[in-house]
This record gives sequence, C-alpha cells and structure tokens, in this order.
Amino acid sequence: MESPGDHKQAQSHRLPFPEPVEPRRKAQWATSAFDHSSVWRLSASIPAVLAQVFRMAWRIDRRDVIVMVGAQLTYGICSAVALTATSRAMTHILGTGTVAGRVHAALPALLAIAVAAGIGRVAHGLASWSVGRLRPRLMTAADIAVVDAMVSVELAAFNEPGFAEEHEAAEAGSLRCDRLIYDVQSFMSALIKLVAAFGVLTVLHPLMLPVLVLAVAPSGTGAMAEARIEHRTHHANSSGRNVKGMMRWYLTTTQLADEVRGNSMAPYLMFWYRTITGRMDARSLTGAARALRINLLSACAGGVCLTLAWATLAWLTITGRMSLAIAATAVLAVRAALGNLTNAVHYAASLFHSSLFLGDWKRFITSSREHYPSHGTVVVPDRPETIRVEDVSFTYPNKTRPAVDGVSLTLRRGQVVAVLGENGSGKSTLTRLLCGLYTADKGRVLWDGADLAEMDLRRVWEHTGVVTQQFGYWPLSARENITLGQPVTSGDDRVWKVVDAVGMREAAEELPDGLDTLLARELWGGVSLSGGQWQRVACGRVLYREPDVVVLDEPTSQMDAQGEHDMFRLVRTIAPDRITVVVTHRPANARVADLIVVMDQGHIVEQGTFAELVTAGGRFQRWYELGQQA
Ligand SMILES: Nc1ncnc2c1ncn2[C@@H]1O[C@H](COP(=O)(O)OP(=O)(O)OP(=O)(O)O)[C@@H](O)[C@H]1O
Repeated sequence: MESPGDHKQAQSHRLPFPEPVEPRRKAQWATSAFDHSSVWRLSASIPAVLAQVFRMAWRIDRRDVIVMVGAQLTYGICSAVALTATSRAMTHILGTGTVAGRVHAALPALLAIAVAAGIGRVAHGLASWSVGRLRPRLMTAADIAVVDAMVSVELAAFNEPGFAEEHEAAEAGSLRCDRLIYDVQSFMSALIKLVAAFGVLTVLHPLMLPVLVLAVAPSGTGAMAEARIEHRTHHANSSGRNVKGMMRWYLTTTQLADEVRGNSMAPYLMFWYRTITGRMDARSLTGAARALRINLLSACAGGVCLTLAWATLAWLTITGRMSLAIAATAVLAVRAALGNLTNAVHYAASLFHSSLFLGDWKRFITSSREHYPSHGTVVVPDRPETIRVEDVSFTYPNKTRPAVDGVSLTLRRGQVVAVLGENGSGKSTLTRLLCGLYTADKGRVLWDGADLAEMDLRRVWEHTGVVTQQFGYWPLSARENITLGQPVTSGDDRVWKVVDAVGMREAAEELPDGLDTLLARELWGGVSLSGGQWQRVACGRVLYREPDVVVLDEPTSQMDAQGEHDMFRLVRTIAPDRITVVVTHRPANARVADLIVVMDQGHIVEQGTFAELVTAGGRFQRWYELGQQA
C-alpha cells in the first residue's frame, strides 16, 4: 500500500494526472433526431417548423407577426414586379430604333423598377424591424419556459438519469430561438423572391425551371447533410457540456475560490477542464472534416450543374429559340433565382437544424410536466395536529438499497422531534418524505390521517418551512433573503423581529444599506456574510414564514457555540404552534426535543426522550458520552 511519504514523492515527481472519466449518456441521447430522418423527410417538415414558430410568435405579438408576413409578401411582389419590368425594359432597349426612342419606350418599365425597388426596401426594413422586436421576446419566452419547468418539477426529477442532459438540450434550444425568427424571415424572403424569379423565368422559357432546380439541388443536399453532422456532434457532446458547465461554475465561483487554492486543486482541475473540453473539440473537428468533404462534393456537383444551366441558356439563344433581350433578362433572373434558391436552401437547413433544438426544448417542456408534483384533490389540513409515517420506504434511482426502509413514526403538533444518525443513515431523506418533497415508494405519510400523496403538494408546501443542509445564498437584498417565499407587504417590523431572533441585529445594522443591502459580493454595492451568518439568515427565513411544519436539517452546522445554543432554544420557543423536526449530529442539542429518533441504514433503531436514551446503553448514549469527552 502507498504510504503518505510515497504519495508526497509521487507528487514531487509530477506523475501525469489520471485521465478524467468520460460522463455517460442516456441511451436515447446517443443519437440525434437527424439519424432517423432522410433529407426528403427533413425538407417536408419545414412547413410544420414554420407553423410552430409562427404559433410561438403569434402568442408573443400578433401585430409584429402580421407586419413581418405582410412586409415580406410585399417585398416578394416588388421583386416580381421589378424583374418583369426589367424584362420589358430589356426588350425595348435591345429592340430596334434610335437610342432616344428605345429609352423613351423603356421609361414606364424603368419607372416601375424604381418604384418597386423603393417599396421593396421599405417593406424589407419593416420586416427586419418586426423581426428585431420578436427576436428577444421569443428567446425570453423560451428561456422562461425552461426556468419555470425547472422550478416546477418535483425534487425526484433531479435524481432521474438523463434529466440533466434533457435540461441542457432544452437550454440549447432556448438559445437557438435567438436565430429562429431571423431564419424564418430570411427563409421566407428568399423563398418569396425565388417564387418571383421562377415565375418570370417560366414565362420566359419553361425549360429554364428544371435546369435551375438541378443547379441548386447539390448545394441544398450538402447544406442538409452539414446540418445533420453539426447536430450529431452537438448531441455527442451533451454530457460533456453538462459536466463542463458544472465544473466551470465550481472553478469560477467565489464560494469555492479558497478551497481550490488552499488545496492546490487548480492544476488538476485545469487539466480536467482542458481534457474534457479537448475531447469535445476533437468531436467537433471530426465533424468539421466530414462537413468539409460534403461541402467540396456538393460544390463540385453544383458547379457541373450550374455550367449545364448556363450552357442551356446559351444554346437557347444561339439556336434562336430565345431572343437576346429575353436571354439578358433570363441571365438576371437565373442569377437572382440561384442566389435566392441557395439562400432558401441554406435557411431551410438552418431552420430545420434550429427546429431540432426547438424539438429538444419542446420535449423537455412537455416531459417536465410529467414530473410536476401531484395535484391530488385531498384537502390539506390547515393546522395539522399529527404527521404519521406508516411503514415508509424510499429508494433513489440507480441505488439498490433503500435510503429509508420501513420507517413508522408519529409527530405531533407542539412537539420537537430530533433525528440523529450516522452519515447516510437516511435522516435528510426521511425529512423530505415528511413534507412531500419526495413521495414514498412504499407506505404512507399521513397529515391528520390524509395521505400526502393524494394532496396538491404546492398547497402542502404553503404549510412547511425548510432549512436544508445546502441552503441558498440568494443574490437578493438582506430583506428579501428573510422574506423570500412570502415577500413583505408592509413595514420592516416583522423582518427586524426575525433578525433579532436569529441574532443578526448587529450584523444587519453594519450592512452599508441596511436591509436594502445586496447580499452578493460579486455584484456592485453587494456584500457577503460569513457561513454562520448565512445559516442564521436561512433559519430567519423559516421563522418569518411561521409555518405549521418546520424541518431543520442540521440548521446550526456552521454556527458558533452561542448561536447554536440560542437557535435550539428558539426552536423550543416556537414549537408549541407547530410540528418541528430537527436533524442534528450533536446529542446535546436533542435535549430540546420531546422525541428523539436514531436512524441507521434507513431504519429507526432507537427512539425515546432524552432522559430515556441517554441511559439506554445504545448509540445515542455512546455519541452523547463522546461529545462530553471532547
Ligand atoms: N440524490 C440522491 N441520489 C442517490 N442517492 C442518494 C441521494 N441523496 C442521498 N442518497 C443516498 O441515500 C442515503 C441516505 O442519504 P441521506 O442524505 O438521507 O442521509 P443523511 O442521514 O441525511 O446523511 P448526512 O448525515 O450525511 O446528511 C445515502 O446512502 C445517500 O448516499
């Protein structure tokens, strides 16, 4: 076995860092939607994508959608008019007679071109204006939907394998909304102008149509294939992006800056970050090489087809099947059509690509509803007298052993119940089951005899106040940090009462802007608190709520001795009006409890009053004596 000395020596020789473990992906994430679709099916889906984007935009601002579509159509009509007028003008200018006479004859057509171009520009400006207005709001709507889904799903959703990846894909979808409406506008614009050019070309010579389609088909297929590669790479990188995002937060947050430095973690963490990022880049590079091959192929095929198109035009002119004037207009129309067809294909591919991200987004928003907490109809008791836990078991996904296993317990109003146990014995899980944050796999949790699983859990949580082990350092004002959950409506009297109760008066008065001070040192004008002070604020939040059921999970782990003592006295003081559960590792704190429960491997192994357990010769007594010796 390696001794600490060996370890130090290994460090001094700077052995290579171990390679980071590649994050696993849920099977369905191994393939992207592109893998199951042909280019034809992808193209056929464009109308549905357009309809979806229009529906989303319609909900945001009908007027802007109407302006965008109306302006785009006007723009298209102007293009058709300009092209037809060009054909007329060409016929006159390349016709017979004096130059003055030919120009004079072409004047009405030239005027029509100028007017159509002017109106077209205004219409295009209007379309861009409406897109500019819709774009941020579409993105905001998509973003808010994701955040709303995340705060609405039940806690258990976060334990589901794949949930984080689905969320990450939805985030990418909401970001992609930024260019979605722009893609729609560009696609519509290109398509309308294309139809106009096609119309003119068909009138000039019907043979030009198939030749044109042939000319752009290769670049269209190439663009679709490229989008397929890009989306596949994006999917392959989803887990990496997810874990990298988390790591990035850990590396850059001020909260862990001391741990990273004080433990010399930076070199390995940076190695880890570079390796994971490098692997993702490698996948992107492989994708880019494939995309290049496809691009080159489609460019070559496109070139051949285009040459064919020009050759056909030349042949029609040389053989006298088409007049020179018409041929000149045809050149313009072909150029316009080619440019617009290429744009239409490009934006259709981009639109389709965006639609895949949008599909991920939509799937997440829809599937997140399956994770919404129960909407049961059983009425939540207003001031519950008892919470009865009946033979409850709960196992986390990916775990074989239950975290809570066949637990039965009764908690009464006015009582404080203390839960003790070794790390991982199931204390936190039990407290979450009591207040409906998790739903039991087996057994029931009854509030005044009514099953929690049959209640509307959001109503249940109106009656609970919870301090978790990892509470939030909310980047809000000091006041909001206390009132969060039920914002203050009038005056600060209740807030100050709570501040006094949790021993934060002095610290609060020292804040530069009092209760208005922003508790986020990362933001200008903001300050931070110490760990223990943050914990007092978290306790204050629960106190301010005055809930019927109080759950405190190691509420004093960061407090000084006086703070801890005061907090447990406070727990006792507020107990008569509510059901209180407190998880603690210190048996001495359990003195305030009416009932003490000791857990081991998901089971309750001891329960009783402090006086009973402290002499019972079990775990509680042992831990208590250890505490006394320390
Ligand atoms: N989200 C989770 N996913 C999977 N397993 C979990 C999860 N949370 C907890 N567990 C597991 O469930 C068991 C009970 O955990 P729990 O957090 O309830 O213990 P605890 O008694 O509160 O521990 P501690 O004293 O360390 O806070 C442990 O084996 C733990 O590893």
